[in-house]
Amino acid sequence: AAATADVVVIGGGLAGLTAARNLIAAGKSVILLEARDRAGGRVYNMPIGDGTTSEGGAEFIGPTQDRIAALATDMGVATFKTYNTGNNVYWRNGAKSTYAAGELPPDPDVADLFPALQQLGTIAATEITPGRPWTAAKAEEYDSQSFYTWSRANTTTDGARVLLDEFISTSLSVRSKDVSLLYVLNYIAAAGNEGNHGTLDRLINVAGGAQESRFVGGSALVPLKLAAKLGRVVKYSAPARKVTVASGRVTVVADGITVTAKRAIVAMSPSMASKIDFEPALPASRAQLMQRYPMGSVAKFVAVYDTPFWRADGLTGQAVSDIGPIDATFDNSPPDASRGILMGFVSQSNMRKLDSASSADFAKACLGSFVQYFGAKAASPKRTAFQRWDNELWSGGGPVGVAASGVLTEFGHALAKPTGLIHWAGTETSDYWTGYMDGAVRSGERVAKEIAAQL
Ligand SMILES: Cc1cc2nc3c(=O)[nH]c(=O)nc-3n(C[C@H](O)[C@H](O)[C@H](O)COP(=O)(O)OP(=O)(O)OC[C@H]3O[C@@H](n4cnc5c(N)ncnc54)[C@H](O)[C@@H]3O)c2cc1C
Repeated sequence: AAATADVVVIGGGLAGLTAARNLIAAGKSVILLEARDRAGGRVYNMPIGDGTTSEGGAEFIGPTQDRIAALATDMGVATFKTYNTGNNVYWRNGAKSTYAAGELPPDPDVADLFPALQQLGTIAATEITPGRPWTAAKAEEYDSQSFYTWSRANTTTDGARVLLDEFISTSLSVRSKDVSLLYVLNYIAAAGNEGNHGTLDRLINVAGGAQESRFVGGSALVPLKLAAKLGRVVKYSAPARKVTVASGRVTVVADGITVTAKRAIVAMSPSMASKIDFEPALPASRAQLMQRYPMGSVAKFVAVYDTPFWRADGLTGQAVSDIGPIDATFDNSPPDASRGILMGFVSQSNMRKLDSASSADFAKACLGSFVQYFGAKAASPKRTAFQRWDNELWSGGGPVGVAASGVLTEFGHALAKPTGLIHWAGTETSDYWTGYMDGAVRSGERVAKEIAAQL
């Protein structure tokens, strides 16, 4: 089929859906092409085998994430607080201890960690402009180091280093050597909004931070309801293969449909965008940026129990660990706690170790982590489920694209800059809450404004 519209949007995650919604509100005609047979992208309500779902991708929302909050309100999706009462589990060197939620883990080396965290927070707050880290006076210095080299130079103890690596693993699902210090500083600076500069606490905390709340019915209700409102604007199972710009028009060839429009929006991570053919070739800075922005490696695993038994044991359901396969956990039970659901992240090297594991072996290995952290009661769930994002053709990993040393200072400027008739969205392009649902929504709002001002 052939179709025309003012704007063709490629990608039906929160970024693309938001762009489509706002352009339609501005009186423009839109067609949105989505590769999958569902909307939401990295936001997904994963079936757990009993007719219900649990968040398989993005889940949490917190303070200053105003744009996803406003969208959820518009879609009639309510939030509730993440379960956060009691103690967290800390697994280190083969031993388990517990500590109060909101505190740092009880590692003897934690005294060495604290100044490093403070230093990160101070640099992010005073030297980094969110979304433009390459403009910092010391941008070259920060971008020439991986987070690993910085953390080794600024701590002396194993415990502090393990916890700094865990900070990177739980927030970005990469190893600390895979990511530039400048990228991490920007990630911290971006954990805020126009009126509140980002902070490390807001990034990593449950209470008062990005993990504070969840969505009733699962986060995916937000994109699913928005997609339903957009109706026939959204074409599913329509991966875009080729984008051609000629004679002042942009034509997108997708499976089953070809759309010609005045502008195109590519609303996905840079590395997914690099799978599309562009004709003529994109400007080199954009094309090479897309070669240099890999996704993290991540899966989410859940186990479903009759009750959240860990609550009765005085535990939050949160664990942090120096081993895998699961190195961080949360209580994913529904708001009425009618069942107990434990959720665990498999990240970075732990994913690679399980790359070729069968589904049964993957689940078995993950459940083993739960038993270590929460005891024998964790051994017999009613059911388990997982989502391996690295194996998803249209995500390629998660939660976000990251930049290694040298990338942001040379190519960062190309992240959000339009190239002719093609505009770029996706959480990776957002000034605030890049990497999060909020950043995706903000990026969709931004491109819609850019284009509405031109058409
Ligand atoms: C395990 C995990 C946990 C996370 N936890 C959180 C969290 O707790 N809180 C939070 O705020 N964020 C979290 N995130 C991040 C969040 O999911 C993303 O920041 C956000 O959803 C990105 O939205 P997007 O629209 O930018 O990109 P995506 O959601 O990736 O959307 C891109 C869309 O484009 C489609 N697509 C790709 N290629 C093509 C093509 N060629 N043609 C057509 N369509 C194409 C894809 O199918 C997808 O639907 C998490 C992510 C993961 C994976």
